[in-house]
Amino acid sequence: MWPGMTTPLLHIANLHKSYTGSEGTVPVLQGIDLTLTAGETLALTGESGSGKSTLLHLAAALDAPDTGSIRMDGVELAALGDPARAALRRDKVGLVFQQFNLVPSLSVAANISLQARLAGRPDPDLCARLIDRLGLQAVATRYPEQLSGGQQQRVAIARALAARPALILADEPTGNLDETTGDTVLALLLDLVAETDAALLMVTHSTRLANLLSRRVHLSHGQIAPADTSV
Ligand SMILES: Nc1ncnc2c1ncn2[C@@H]1O[C@H](COP(=O)(O)OP(=O)(O)OP(=O)(O)O)[C@@H](O)[C@H]1O
Repeated sequence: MWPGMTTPLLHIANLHKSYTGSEGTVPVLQGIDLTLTAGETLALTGESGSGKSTLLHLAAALDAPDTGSIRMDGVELAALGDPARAALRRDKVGLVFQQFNLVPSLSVAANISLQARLAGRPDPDLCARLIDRLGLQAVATRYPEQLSGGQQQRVAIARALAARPALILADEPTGNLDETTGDTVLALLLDLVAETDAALLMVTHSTRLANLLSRRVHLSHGQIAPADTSV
């Protein structure tokens, strides 16, 4: 680091992760280096099973690597205990994962405002704007089980954005939406990332969507390389 350089929001160095099961130990990530700074939007592509979700879970401090370093806003995750990791996630990270993990006993509106309240940044105006722009007005008083998959996905996106996180980790955040709705939702996500100077790491299978982000990398054979955008 030199003077004037900002601390990366996410700095991953030489990350290794393997899973051990009945077939023995299978290496998934084999030396990943990745840096994400404020205002950057990074698309992560890779074949099914290449380890994209594994990398996102590690970056979210939901799982621990075998070796290597993950620093979030300068803080080494391995140095933190579980409560400190949870606090860091609550304060800095917005998650949109494939399991939406909405709270079944809370309405759509309450789900959306929950993380912002827990992070000490309640913002009813922003919640109302997100409900409006994500087209959720008609279902705001419903409960998660009364929603379609696409509606649940939009609630998960609104919830992640409502706390104005510095870092958004999103696993195919528009995967359950039709192309037009997906494009609208991604445009909103990118708008809000720019507006709040956040950073976005987004897994996608779509080269078209990846090309809308500021940078692209591809995960293959456990390693990251700049993505070939010509495909
Ligand atoms: N908890 C686990 N235990 C054992 N193996 C796992 C576990 N989680 C993932 N894997 C294996 O690790 C590899 C990478 O999985 P991961 O879900 O990260 O891939 P992915 O690139 O996100 O795939 P997809 O695009 O299909 O969602 C796969 O071979 C998967 O079977």
